[in-house]
Amino acid sequence: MAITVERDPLALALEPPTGESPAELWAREQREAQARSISHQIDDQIKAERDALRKRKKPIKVLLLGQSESGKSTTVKNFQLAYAYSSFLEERSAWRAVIHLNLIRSVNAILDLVTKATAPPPARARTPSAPAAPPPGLRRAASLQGRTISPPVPPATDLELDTDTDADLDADEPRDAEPAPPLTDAHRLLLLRLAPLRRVQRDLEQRLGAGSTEPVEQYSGGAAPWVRAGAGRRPREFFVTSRSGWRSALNRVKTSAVGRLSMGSRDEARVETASMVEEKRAWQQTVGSKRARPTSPFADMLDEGEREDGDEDVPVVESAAEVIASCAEDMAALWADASIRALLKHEDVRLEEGPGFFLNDVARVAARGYEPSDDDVVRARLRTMGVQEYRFVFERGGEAGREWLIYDVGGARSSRHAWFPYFDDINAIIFLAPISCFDETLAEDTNVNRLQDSMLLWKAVCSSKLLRKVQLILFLNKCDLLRAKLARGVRLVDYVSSYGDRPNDTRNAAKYFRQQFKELLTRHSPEKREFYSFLTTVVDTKATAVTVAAVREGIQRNHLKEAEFL
Ligand SMILES: Nc1nc2c(ncn2[C@@H]2O[C@H](COP(=O)(O)OP(=O)(O)OP(=O)(O)O)[C@@H](O)[C@H]2O)c(=O)[nH]1
Ligand SMILES: [Mg+2]
Repeated sequence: MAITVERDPLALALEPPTGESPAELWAREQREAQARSISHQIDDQIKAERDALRKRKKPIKVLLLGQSESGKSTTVKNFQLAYAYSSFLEERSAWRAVIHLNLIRSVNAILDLVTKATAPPPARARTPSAPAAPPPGLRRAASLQGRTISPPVPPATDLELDTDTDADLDADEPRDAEPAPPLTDAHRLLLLRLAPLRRVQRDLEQRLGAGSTEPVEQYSGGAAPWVRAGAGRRPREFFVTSRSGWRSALNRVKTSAVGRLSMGSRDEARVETASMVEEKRAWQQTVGSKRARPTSPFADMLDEGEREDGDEDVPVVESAAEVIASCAEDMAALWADASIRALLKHEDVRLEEGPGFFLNDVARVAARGYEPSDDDVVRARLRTMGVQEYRFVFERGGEAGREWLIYDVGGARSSRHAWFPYFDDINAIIFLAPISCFDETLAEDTNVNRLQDSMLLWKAVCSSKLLRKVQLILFLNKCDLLRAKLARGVRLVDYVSSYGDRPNDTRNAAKYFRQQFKELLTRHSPEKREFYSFLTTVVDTKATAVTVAAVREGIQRNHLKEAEFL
């Protein structure tokens, strides 16, 4: 019996009809080609939607950049206040030690001046000033770790920033010719009574780690170490300025190999040009490609496992608080004393314009049982070491559930090498430029004008090919200090000659700075991009809440737009 093999029904169905005329064949092929094209279109659309969804679900990553003391960490605190208040509250008490340290550093800075002023003339000639206790408010020259009181401030030149060279030093400004105010035995007595605060300062600095002191060493690297010109120099991997930060700093070095810089990982749609690759290669040759592990601002303080003397740490903070409380009245007397104020004026020291100034609140801050307020925490100064990551999940609004990662970096020149690996995968940069600092120099390089450093840094960020798609948002910060400075007669034109004969007021100065930063962005961005800028005083939490909300919305909108575009 013959076996019949049934034919595949699918093949049968797809078989061209028998007896098809050439015209029918042509029409059928047309139909099939059209169907295939529609099918591909649908596939592409599904893929695009999937990509867009993935992109929408990806956390939004924001990098805060700017020189040291520009207000980056203070901006993060504003984000926390607005969107993560419970985590802000969790940390609030821990800031007490930082605030105490900020307070007594101001006091010790005054004591240094009094010691100098009351020393017998021959000793004064040798100026054996106390080694520690850098007065954080000697503002004519940024933060004053280990610096002379009135160093010459290089001008910001004409803000002609085509080269990364340091400005020439001006001749020192003439010091107030008036004699120093007389100090009496009562002041010497205050010196004696407040002497225990020196020890407390050392203990707290040791306890809080490297971030609690400002850089003492001079650093001669450029403004933006990732730029090719700087690639030949080898920046230090980590810098430790405190006496006790070694162990935790070494541990951080050990654990820093997290998150490799991967080419093209930001998103597939982005093409890496030769110069971008070169930008990365220059960087990798210089410092390697590793991201430092993001840490908490209290990494030194809270990481008990890393410390040999962990058990003693709480008593150190508590006994410091006790000594501070017992010195409260004398500190208040010192700060209220007319001769002391006159001495500060004579020495051109403005503690109140410096970071972490709490002397006006001494009675409250030094009292037993003191608990920091939100504002205290915002004004407290703790230098950022390495890179700190903050996670926010927004609960309200159309973007509820969206995760944000905000990276806060250390801004000193010696820390900037840690920034670059974060350039690879971010949506926006908030760049902080303190515009009150046109007459100050960097703590880490007293030959460099702070305004000029900010502009060089901004220019480098704007020029980066890797960052060409990243949304840049500029905060022209410390407007309150700019206002105070101009109001007391400091003339902007003396430091920025291109300011010319414009009125020496905040409105015109801010407008001028905005224009200069905008020009740098327009001139140096690899692609056309919008200029977003805000005039800010980030210690003013009420005003900053409005700015932060606008920034959040802007970044979100941009992110969604990009997702749609995909
Ligand atoms: N008066 C005033 N002080 C400000 C302003 N912004 C920041 N500060 C203070 O300046 C100090 C430095 O601010 P931070 O936020 O720590 O600066 P940073 O940019 O994080 O500095 P690094 O961590 O060293 O890179 C803090 O004591 C702040 O309270 C401002 O707009 N006005
Ligand atoms: Mg910081």
